[in-house]
Amino acid sequence: MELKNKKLEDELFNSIRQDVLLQWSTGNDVDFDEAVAYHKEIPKHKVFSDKLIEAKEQGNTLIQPRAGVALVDKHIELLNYLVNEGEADLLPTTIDSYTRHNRYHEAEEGINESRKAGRSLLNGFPAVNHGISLCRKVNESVNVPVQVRHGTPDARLLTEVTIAGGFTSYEGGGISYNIPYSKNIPLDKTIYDWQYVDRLIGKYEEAGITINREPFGPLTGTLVPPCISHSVAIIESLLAAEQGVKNITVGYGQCGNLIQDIAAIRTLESLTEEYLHKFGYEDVVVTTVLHQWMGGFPQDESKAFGVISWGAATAALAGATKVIVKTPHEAMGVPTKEANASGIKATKQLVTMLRDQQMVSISDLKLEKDMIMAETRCIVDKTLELGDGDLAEGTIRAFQAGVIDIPFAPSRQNAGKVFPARDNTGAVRFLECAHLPFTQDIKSYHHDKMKERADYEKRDMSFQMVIDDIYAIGKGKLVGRPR
Ligand SMILES: CC[C@H]1O[C@@H](n2cnc3c(N)ncnc32)[C@H](O)[C@@H]1O
Repeated sequence: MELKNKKLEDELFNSIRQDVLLQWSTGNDVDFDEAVAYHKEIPKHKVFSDKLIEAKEQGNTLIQPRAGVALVDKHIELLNYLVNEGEADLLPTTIDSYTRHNRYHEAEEGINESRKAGRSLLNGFPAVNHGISLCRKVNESVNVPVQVRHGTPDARLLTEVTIAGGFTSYEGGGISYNIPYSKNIPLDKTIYDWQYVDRLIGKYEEAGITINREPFGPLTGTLVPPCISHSVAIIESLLAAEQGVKNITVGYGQCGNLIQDIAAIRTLESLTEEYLHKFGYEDVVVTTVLHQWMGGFPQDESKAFGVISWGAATAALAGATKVIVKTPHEAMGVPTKEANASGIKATKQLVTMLRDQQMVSISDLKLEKDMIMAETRCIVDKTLELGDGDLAEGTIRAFQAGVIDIPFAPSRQNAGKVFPARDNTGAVRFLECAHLPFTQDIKSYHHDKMKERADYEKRDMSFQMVIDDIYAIGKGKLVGRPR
């Protein structure tokens, strides 16, 4: 496998495709030309990219939950409940864990066991096993666009089946679905496999069908500084654009400090566009998504609603195109449809109330944006430099050198030497920068912010702050104060 950030040639793509479609029986039903013709009949209001573009033009923040169950009819019932009762603007189909690891035999057993039990024994929708026609039944049975959400390092067959199955948006990427999700899958393998995914989406685009792509923004979802998640989002956007993707939603996991989160969303959009234009991808539409707090949640449902509402308010004030909603069952597991709908409705209330208030630019916001842009440029530009002009090679070397280092990632491909913690206002800073290629000014900025907190709390800067911050929101706080 030779990894280069170059559009896959048809001959190579087609030879890979023959193997991919044999991975499960439903792959045999994929017929690209037939699928293109099917997509051409999908009404505009059910096309994910169209709805995102309209929201961006109108300055609206669309609301989308996560949701997925084992059986088709139950999944359809769930999705319609989340629209009719929950008022969701966009729908997901969250894929189950077996499918995410290509374990289709176990997914098949899960379907059979769920039928016997009369309830979902899978933690998501096993789209590959259901196949194209049942995926189409899902999409034809709801009246808003539906996106495939998952965490699949090798998502090639899942893409083939679900896009042919009528889904019009697809989440994930070769970095964002590897490093936070797996123990030791080689990064060059997942970047290569996701080049296939993006090349397939590019082929649909060239046939006149726009499929929205969304790199997974939050990564480990725990105190990930904006510059780290931005760098991965920008790299995955560039890799996707090279394969012909034209509609990209870049994402960010809410950290909790309003100024930092608003600065993060706004710089994410501007930096992604800046790098796409820098490399000649002028016609890619960029939108943003804020994920409501992805870390530990309060068990108490009322407190959970507080966290959900803060995420809703942040998304609205940041002007995010979309917000991914949490539920009051987050601390327990897969939510009931009622709990899922209630999280959406609470979010809708905040987003609607705040529709006419965008956060005005104030000096703190400008400083935060400037810092995020400087930090992100340090990382992305060093990554490009390491690749001697090839971004894919540069990414591999950046992870090896700790130039990109995702906090708390399980993967051994990741250095794991960077430690974030909150400053005295709750903004996420670097307690330990390790090998991140920052200027001394940037390092001093973070050090001073952490020193400010240490002085206020009358304790030394230490890893204990990291631990306290990880549990803080679950305990009803933002900054993990010592008592
Ligand atoms: C990325 C992790 C997030 O996805 C959520 N999640 C995972 N599977 C499902 C599911 N099947 N239904 C609803 N939410 C889900 C989980 O609760 C967590 O908030």
